[in-house]
Amino acid sequence: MSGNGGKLRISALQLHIDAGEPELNFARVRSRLQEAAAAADKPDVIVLPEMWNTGYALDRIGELADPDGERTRAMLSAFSREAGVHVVGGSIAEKRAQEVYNAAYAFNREGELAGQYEKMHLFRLMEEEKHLAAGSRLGLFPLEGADAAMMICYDIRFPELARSLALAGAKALFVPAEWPKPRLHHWRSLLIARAIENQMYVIACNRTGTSGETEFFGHSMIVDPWGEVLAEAGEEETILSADIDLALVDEVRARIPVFEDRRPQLYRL
Ligand SMILES: NC(=O)CCC(=O)C(=O)O
Repeated sequence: MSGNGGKLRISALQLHIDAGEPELNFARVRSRLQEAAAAADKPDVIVLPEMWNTGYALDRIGELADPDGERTRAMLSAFSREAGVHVVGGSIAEKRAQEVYNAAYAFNREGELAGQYEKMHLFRLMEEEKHLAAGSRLGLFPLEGADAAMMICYDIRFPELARSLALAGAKALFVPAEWPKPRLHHWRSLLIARAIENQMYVIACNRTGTSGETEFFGHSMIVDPWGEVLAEAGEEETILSADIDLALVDEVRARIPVFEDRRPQLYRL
């Protein structure tokens, strides 16, 4: 556990994203990262939304995606080292060989790549499966001496994935997203459910604004292991912050010993 006993200030950058405009998006993200790091109550961890470099410009994603994520990684690594903060860098469109992935990176305070993840479940309503390749590894990473994990947007509909991450030790789950209207009820309920059933923190950073006909509602959320919503944004661009304490995860798991009471031999998965 960290020197401060697992207490961390989290800031989620709820942003607009310009579809198909990586230059605009890089400039916006760079400036919001600086703004968040300069806050009087400086965060320990900054979180970005899903596919923030390109948005869902999927018809041109092969030409727009960041080759091997090099530009994004260089920018996030330099920022996290200079600011001395952890960055869960949302996700970006990353071109790797002939494929494009919806890829997330976590950087530690030293600017080192602490973890990476490629979205495992592709969302057909937004035609991801036609343009993107699916990932196949878990997004675990170390965070101040504890384990944390990433999943991306639609992944929250798959309780098996969140449970796998919790069983692997994750105490905080970070969820970059581009979750559009009208499914606010699903978004809120699923995030809270993942927190309650896995007795972990869930930190979700959604985009805001519009892209063509699609409207995004924001409502980024920070939920504690009891399922209490510590902070929730509205629909506007904002920096949403809350303090978390990873020691609470152990307390909740000791109070209601869900992980000891599981009967996996009886489940048909
Ligand atoms: N970008 C996404 O994965 C969106 C997922 C979504 O909207 C859903 O309802 O699930």
